[in-house]
Amino acid sequence: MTATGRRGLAIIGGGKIGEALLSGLIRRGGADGILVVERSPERAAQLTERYGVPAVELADAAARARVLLLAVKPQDIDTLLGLVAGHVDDGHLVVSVAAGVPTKRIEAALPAGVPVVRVMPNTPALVDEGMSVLSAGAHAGEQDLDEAEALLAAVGQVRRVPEAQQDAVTALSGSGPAYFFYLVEAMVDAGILLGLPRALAADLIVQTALGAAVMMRDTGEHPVQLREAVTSPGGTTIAAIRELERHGVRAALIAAIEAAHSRSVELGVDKA
Ligand SMILES: NC(=O)C1=CN([C@@H]2O[C@H](COP(=O)(O)OP(=O)(O)OC[C@H]3O[C@@H](n4cnc5c(N)ncnc54)[C@H](O)[C@@H]3O)[C@@H](O)[C@H]2O)C=CC1
Ligand SMILES: O=C(O)[C@@H]1CCC=N1
Repeated sequence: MTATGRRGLAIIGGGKIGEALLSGLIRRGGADGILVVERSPERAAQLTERYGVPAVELADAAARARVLLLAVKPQDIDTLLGLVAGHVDDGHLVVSVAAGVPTKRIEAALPAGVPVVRVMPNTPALVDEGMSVLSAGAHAGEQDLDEAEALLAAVGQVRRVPEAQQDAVTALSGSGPAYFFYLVEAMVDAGILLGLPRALAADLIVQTALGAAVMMRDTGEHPVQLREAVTSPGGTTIAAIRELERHGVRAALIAAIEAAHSRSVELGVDKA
């Protein structure tokens, strides 16, 4: 098939993030024009059954789709690029969500001139509340960025940054949902310790997290102001905050995010 006959999107790697993006895109626009390439036949069958998308071979996907979205682990990206290189040309747009992997490493594995956009999405795309951050590679123009942005805007918010900031983005919004889930888990455990039924504790904390998130998004107030409004003099909240400070929770979060950043940089290093 010629470049002009291609349309739509092939998601290559139907794992956690591949499925989050797939499900959101299908909810918005239907399955038409979306293909999946998945190494595991069981997983491929599961995605076809759940979403009605055809699971196809890599060569078929490259022949039919204009956008190839690479969603395999950074450790598998070089193998995938080796398989895909012979089927790609500059009529494609290659979008990679692999943490840490620089566009120049992808470009070097593909024929000259193929546009590459690096994206860091996150799993809340599953509920249309994703945060996706885009950077252009050397051959990607404004139109390519617009095309990638239109795709990801269907499942949440989109920002553009210089690629040098992508490892920090990965540590913040890419991994970020996990930090919030971890905190919620810990708070639900506290409810159990205090004798509440688990389901009730979970309801209280999840709704509180949602309410706090919407306030941060919609009130225009700084998190410090919002926290101060909860913290009554001589009250319960300040007793809790003192313990958070005593246990170094702020420093722990900063160190954790710094570690995620270092790991993203490490994943980007070409071991070949
Ligand atoms: N899980 C997350 O929240 C996020 C993940 N990412 C990035 O997305 C990528 C995938 O991550 P996950 O979905 O968590 O991993 P995963 O392990 O759940 O999914 C990867 C999928 O790729 C498939 N695969 C591997 N090689 C393949 C090949 N050659 N052809 C076709 N399919 C192949 C595997 O069978 C697997 O289903 C990673 O590079 C990660 O850094 C980015 C943002 C968020
Ligand atoms: O944990 C990871 O490596 C991937 C990248 C960002 C979120 N999950």
